[in-house]
Amino acid sequence: TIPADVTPERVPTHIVDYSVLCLCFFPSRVPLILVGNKSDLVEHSSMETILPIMNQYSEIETCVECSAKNLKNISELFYYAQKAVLHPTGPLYCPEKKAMKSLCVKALTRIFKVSDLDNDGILNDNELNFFQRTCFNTPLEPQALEDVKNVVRKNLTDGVCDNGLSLKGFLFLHTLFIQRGRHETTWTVLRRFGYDDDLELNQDYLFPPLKIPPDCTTELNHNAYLFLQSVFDKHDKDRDCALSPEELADLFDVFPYMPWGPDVNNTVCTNEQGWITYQGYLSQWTLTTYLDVQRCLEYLGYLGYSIIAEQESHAAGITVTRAKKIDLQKKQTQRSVFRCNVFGDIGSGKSGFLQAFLGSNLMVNGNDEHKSYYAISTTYVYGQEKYLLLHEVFPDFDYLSDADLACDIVCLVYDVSNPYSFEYCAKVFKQYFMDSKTPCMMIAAKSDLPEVKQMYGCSPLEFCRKHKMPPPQSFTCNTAAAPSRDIYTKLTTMAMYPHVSQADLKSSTFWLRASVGATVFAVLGFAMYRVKSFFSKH
Ligand SMILES: Nc1nc2c(ncn2[C@@H]2O[C@H](COP(=O)(O)OP(=O)(O)OP(=O)(O)O)[C@@H](O)[C@H]2O)c(=O)[nH]1
Ligand SMILES: [Ca+2]
Ligand SMILES: [Ca+2]
Ligand SMILES: [Mg+2]
Ligand SMILES: [Mg+2]
Repeated sequence: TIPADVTPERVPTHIVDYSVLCLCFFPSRVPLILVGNKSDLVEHSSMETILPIMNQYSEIETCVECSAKNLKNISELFYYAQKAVLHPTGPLYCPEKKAMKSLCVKALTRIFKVSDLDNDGILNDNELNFFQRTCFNTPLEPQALEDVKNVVRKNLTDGVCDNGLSLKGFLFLHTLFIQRGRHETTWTVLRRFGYDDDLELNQDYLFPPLKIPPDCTTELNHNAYLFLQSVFDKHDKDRDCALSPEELADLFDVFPYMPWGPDVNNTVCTNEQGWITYQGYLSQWTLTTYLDVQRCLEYLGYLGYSIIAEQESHAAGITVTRAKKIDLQKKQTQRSVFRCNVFGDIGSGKSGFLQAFLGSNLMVNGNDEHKSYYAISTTYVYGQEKYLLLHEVFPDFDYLSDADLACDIVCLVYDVSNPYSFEYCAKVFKQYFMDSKTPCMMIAAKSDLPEVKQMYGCSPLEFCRKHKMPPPQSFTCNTAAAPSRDIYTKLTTMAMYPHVSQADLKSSTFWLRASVGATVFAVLGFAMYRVKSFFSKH
């Protein structure tokens, strides 16, 4: 055994002598080294006869002639053996074609795109330095940087552009590394960016462990939002604060598949062209993080979050909120995403209610085939930005899942023009929410239409009063402009302060207490004004 500490790669190597060796020639990925022994006995090298054999069998990593008698090439032989295992050329390079294999090109192209922080198609000195530091833990000396560029310049016409490395130049450099036997350089880069020996992104990289106790939700933290912002900025090339289909495709070019379908355009805010806005983009990330945090981690992995933001893992971008039970006990919450499940009979106006939150009125949202059962956007509660996630629940009682029932606030929607629509709301409330702590809000939808008497034991207003709910809120999305947003702010407020009763919500002391934060700012503003005027007077 060669002990680890005497080898350059720091791996122990066991050498075994066999009496017989069965070499099975089934396609295998075990690298081979062809060793010519007793080189002390011949005067001429046999390399010329060996090389064609080596070219014929790509499993043969290298050939070496050695002599046990005079120790020629013995330590080299074992060094090559270690290298062949740790940094195989097989997955990277095709010796027949003298070119990198397509999976390797694909991986390096993704790495280039992730490292091209301003997305101009060129790695400038800053980006190259960051790349070097990330992969090799050392900065690149200015001279070394110039040397690298010169090598590329000499060999390729468009490898260096604007004094930076183009994708072509970057790929050329790696081909050169491999051809010169320095493929460990390329492997170091690939592994740093999460690739395994098959050049697939490794599961440990994409799915770092993250524990989510029951009753807790998942949100993105400030750092992750900053990163996602920078990703948006670098792809919003025309700076219109929205992602055109081309810009969006370019953003997701580092993904193995397109993660967002056309339904996303009906889940978050879009501009007049129907393109996802900056706000909408962050909302969709917030939604994914909330509903499916594993998926969110995977996506962050494709974008290279932990590498670019210099975090231990993508899990560092996630906040696991404290259990809601504790929020309720302490009567306050640090969460910034609240879930509102929307119930209502068939055709009562639920989808219209969701779309209105995104600013679409009936005219706009009436004719879209890519329906979404979610809508997410921001609201402001006492000056704090919060996300409200609306979920339209399929109106079939038999299909209600735990997720349909677990939320921060419930909306019960009935159609004021349909006398049979309220009964459904009353039934859902009595069956699922009457004894729960979840606050409920009754929505009297389609308020633009003539109201008819509901066929139910009592009127909606009486029902609400009896069950200590706020009175039914009139709502319509049949408006000329964007529908009113008041209701969504109300819902978020109720979700944030579930312990506050209806009477409290109306009382002035509650609003005073709740707006303490805003008061502090007002006082600070006053103090600053005083200081300013003090200086201006003297
Ligand atoms: N006049 C008027 N019509 C509305 C309003 N909201 C929705 N509608 C119409 O009512 C019908 C049903 O609306 P949706 O929002 O699809 O109702 P829904 O509850 O989502 O229906 P399902 O998903 O099928 O259960 C559609 O034809 C809408 O155009 C509104 O505020 N005013
Ligand atoms: Ca760049
Ligand atoms: Ca744009
Ligand atoms: Mg022997
Ligand atoms: Mg619907």
